[in-house]
Amino acid sequence: MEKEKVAVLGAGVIGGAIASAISDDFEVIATRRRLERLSALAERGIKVTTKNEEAVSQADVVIVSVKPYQVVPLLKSLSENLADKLVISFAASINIDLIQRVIPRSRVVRAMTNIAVQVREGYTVYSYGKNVSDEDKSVISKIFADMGEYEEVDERYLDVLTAMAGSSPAYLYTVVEAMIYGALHVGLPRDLALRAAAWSVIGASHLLLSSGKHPAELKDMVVTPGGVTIDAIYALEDGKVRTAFMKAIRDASLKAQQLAREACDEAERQLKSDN
Ligand SMILES: NC(=O)C1=CN([C@@H]2O[C@H](COP(=O)(O)OP(=O)(O)OC[C@H]3O[C@@H](n4cnc5c(N)ncnc54)[C@H](OP(=O)(O)O)[C@@H]3O)[C@@H](O)[C@H]2O)C=CC1
Ligand SMILES: O=C(O)[C@@H]1CCC=N1
Repeated sequence: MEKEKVAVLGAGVIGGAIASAISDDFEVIATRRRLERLSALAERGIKVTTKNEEAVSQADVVIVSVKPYQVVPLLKSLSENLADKLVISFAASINIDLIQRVIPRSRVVRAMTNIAVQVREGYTVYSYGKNVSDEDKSVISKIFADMGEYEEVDERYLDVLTAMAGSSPAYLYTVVEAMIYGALHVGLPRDLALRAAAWSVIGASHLLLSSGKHPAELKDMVVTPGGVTIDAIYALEDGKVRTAFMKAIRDASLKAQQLAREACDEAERQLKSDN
């Protein structure tokens, strides 16, 4: 059977990871302005070009993974080429309504994922715009399955989920980095410290998902009275680590919402100046 064709416009960090993740199951054509930075994808057998029109004209599905402020100008410049295509945007804060206003003849999906797509273990959340067909939905599921775990959500949660799912790897790397430095402080070799922290994150995550237990209950199971763990928990509480994380998620969510408002205002200005 012939493979569906997917164009990835803006194959940078996340677009490049998506292009690679889906390249066994789909015929992918990836774009960015600096062609030389597409060589790793080309070596994987992915078609590469700087010409967005050319990529779109060959594609059944178009993935948009440019920076949020670049989405509206890019879609506007391609609106004719994108008519009747399925368009999946991974840009933070750019809502379906805005995209649909710029490309009214396209079917639109808004999604958020994370960097773990690079190892096909991302977590992708998404919402459908109007007119997305059952046939589209099955292609979309196939794309997202290649990238890792995925689930459909109400669009009103996508900004908060950007802070929770899209950005989370950065918070976890901060925690892991700090743990490694703690271990270095008491003399553990670097590589052993890294493996201990990383495998603990993976194991703890699998247990959390498979046990169905609340994280507080699992934490309690680790804390031996008068043992080792309680000294670490005491130090973390003294450092207000839970307050810091709660503030981090709240602030990142508010930022995603603020960027969404600014994108809408800017698009409004542009659309008015066009008329
Ligand atoms: N980084 C992450 O972990 C995640 C990012 N996102 C979202 O993904 C999007 C991209 O982020 P990220 O990958 O980090 O950023 P990058 O800067 O790595 O990627 C953006 C890419 O867009 C390309 N680009 C810019 N303008 C054009 C154009 N006109 N035509 C074709 N390509 C173009 C740039 O390449 P060049 O300069 O060569 O043109 C660049 O490769 C953002 O909207 C972000 O919100 C979503 C989930 C996670
Ligand atoms: O920092 C950002 O805005 C993007 C969205 C999620 C991850 N990176």
